[in-house]
Amino acid sequence: MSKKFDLIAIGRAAVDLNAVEYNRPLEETKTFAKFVGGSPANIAIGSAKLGQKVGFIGKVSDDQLGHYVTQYMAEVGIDTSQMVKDDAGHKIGLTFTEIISPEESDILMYRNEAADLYLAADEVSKDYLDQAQMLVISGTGLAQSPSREAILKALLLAKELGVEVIFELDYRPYTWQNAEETSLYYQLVAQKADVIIGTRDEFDVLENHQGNTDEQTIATLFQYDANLIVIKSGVQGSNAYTKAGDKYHFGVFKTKVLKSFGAGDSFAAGFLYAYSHHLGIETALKYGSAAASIVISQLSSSEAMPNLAQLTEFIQKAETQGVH
Ligand SMILES: Nc1ncnc2c1ncn2[C@@H]1O[C@H](COP(=O)(O)OP(=O)(O)O)[C@@H](O)[C@H]1O
Ligand SMILES: O=C(O)C[C@@H](O)[C@H](O)C(=O)COP(=O)(O)O
Repeated sequence: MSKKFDLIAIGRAAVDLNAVEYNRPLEETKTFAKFVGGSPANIAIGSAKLGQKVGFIGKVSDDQLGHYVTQYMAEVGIDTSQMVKDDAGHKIGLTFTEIISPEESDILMYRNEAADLYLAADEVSKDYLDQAQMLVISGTGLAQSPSREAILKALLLAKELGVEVIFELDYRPYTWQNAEETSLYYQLVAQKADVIIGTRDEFDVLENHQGNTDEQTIATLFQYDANLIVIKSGVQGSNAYTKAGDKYHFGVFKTKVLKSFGAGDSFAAGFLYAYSHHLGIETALKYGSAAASIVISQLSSSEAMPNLAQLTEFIQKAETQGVH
């Protein structure tokens, strides 16, 4: 029976302030454009734009920026009924971006006491999660309590309810205390997740070890609940591994890169669209790569997310021209 939501994402919804002036360091950037940001919010927005039915569980500031984020997410079709306003004055997270060159872009996050980290376990509803096909957990929400407990509660409820758990590693160093703690919580969730998506570097963080091959990583993680593991390697593309032993690879769609951030979130949205519509793993990697290619050629990570027609047209055109 089809559920109300194809996916519910949990974690941070925040604000990106993206440098409008390119090819210069942040010190010399004067003008910024405001967009909704936060990895799980970006994935939710990308998914909604592709036509998925999406819900979001999170906490935002009770001020103009919090209202802006909630309103934007509602406008793209996301159910925002479980986006709680922080009543203790915590402010929404901010991310400034710096575009030094297409090869070199960076982000600077302001996340001290960010509202999303104050989502509490009693703000996660079992009835709400029961309406989802998939739960998308982003790793950064595990960095601090009470958001950590809220996400662990959502994870346990999803397991109990038979909701498929997607773990997007989304590692951001800023709010974590040390490597041991990060690895511990990442492993805890990875052992229960059905699908794990991350970059090679993020899997190194999960393992608290550098230098493992993908084969070593999947051999360990497939001992637990995961059926599918996706390991992304930037311009080298992405690999997907199944518990049954299949391996899939997809390269990238070459594009005029404006900035590199936004690639991961758009990849996740494209991948999950194809995955949840049973289009096959190879197509899921292709949709992820195409969405990433579209987003990294534009300024934002959220507004730039393609709709389904744009995504499929992009793929068709790229395949006709042989640019991947
Ligand atoms: N320079 C690029 N050109 C085209 N596609 C890219 C490029 N960099 C990344 N991608 C696509 O985005 C995906 C995610 O990028 P990656 O950098 O690995 O993740 P993250 O943004 O999470 O660090 C890649 O698997 C690839 O499909
Ligand atoms: O996740 C954040 O809080 C910042 C994002 O909104 C920002 O756009 C970004 O860094 C996205 O990068 P990605 O995870 O590589 O897609």
